[in-house]
Amino acid sequence: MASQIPNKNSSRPLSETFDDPLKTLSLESVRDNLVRIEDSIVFALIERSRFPLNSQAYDTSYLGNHKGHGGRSIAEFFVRETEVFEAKLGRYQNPEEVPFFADDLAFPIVPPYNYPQVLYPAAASVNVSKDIWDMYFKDLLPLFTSESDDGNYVSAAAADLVCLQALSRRIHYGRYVAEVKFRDAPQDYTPAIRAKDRDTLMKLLTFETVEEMVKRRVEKKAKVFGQDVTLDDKNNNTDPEGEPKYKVNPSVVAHLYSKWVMPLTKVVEVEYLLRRLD
Ligand SMILES: O=C(O)C(=O)C[C@]1(C(=O)O)C=C[C@@H](O)C=C1
Repeated sequence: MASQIPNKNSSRPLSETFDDPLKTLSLESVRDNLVRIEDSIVFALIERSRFPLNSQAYDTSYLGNHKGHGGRSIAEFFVRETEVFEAKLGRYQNPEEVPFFADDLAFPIVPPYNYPQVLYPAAASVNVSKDIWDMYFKDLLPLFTSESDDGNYVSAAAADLVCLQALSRRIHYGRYVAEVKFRDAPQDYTPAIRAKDRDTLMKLLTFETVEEMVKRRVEKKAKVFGQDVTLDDKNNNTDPEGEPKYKVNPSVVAHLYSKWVMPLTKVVEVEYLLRRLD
């Protein structure tokens, strides 16, 4: 097999790099990965926007109270069953993947893959899945879907799962960002970790100019990826002002990032750092 050449500009996820992860891990490489996951998030939102809200998919009484799924919505049932199945095939062997329902997971039937162990073990379990779940269904979904019903509940739930997995991957990647920041400047972080000083940790790891850039970039991605593409320039799908119509409102994507994605990533970073010296 050809040897892998370290490439600091690579945007491959860390778990797919075969180089010594401790050597190739840098703030630049983890940020590259965050940029790549933006594409997945924007495309996932666009796919989900093909369907209206379909609120029956989230109604916990819709499935009735049959054995095994009483009290669960179609969406929750779909996510739980998919996670069980994907766990069997090894998805959660990858430390970058965090399930929403860890209690129910089946043991993998596949041989273990030797994923690089980058995270500090005592901190690796930081998990904000419940916050992501609540934010997605209560706050985000109504912002980019129309409030109607076309009966495509399973298709909508399948699209929800793709959104949730991309958001979870992005937000929990904060553990890797925090690990890099700690390794780059342990002298800065250690006193605040020992003092359990969340506010100072939050200040240390925050880069407002980077956040502003991220917000502008995801808004632009929503514009670029979310336009109808036609060969006839005169026949573009535009609103009365001549502005292109986007599949997902770009300002909703910017809002998603500034209100939820980046704040939750920072919570993950702080919680990770607090356990980093355990
Ligand atoms: O790039 C970083 O340094 C991060 O910690 C990631 C991130 C983000 O979520 O995009 C979070 C905090 C920083 O203020 C800037 C950006």
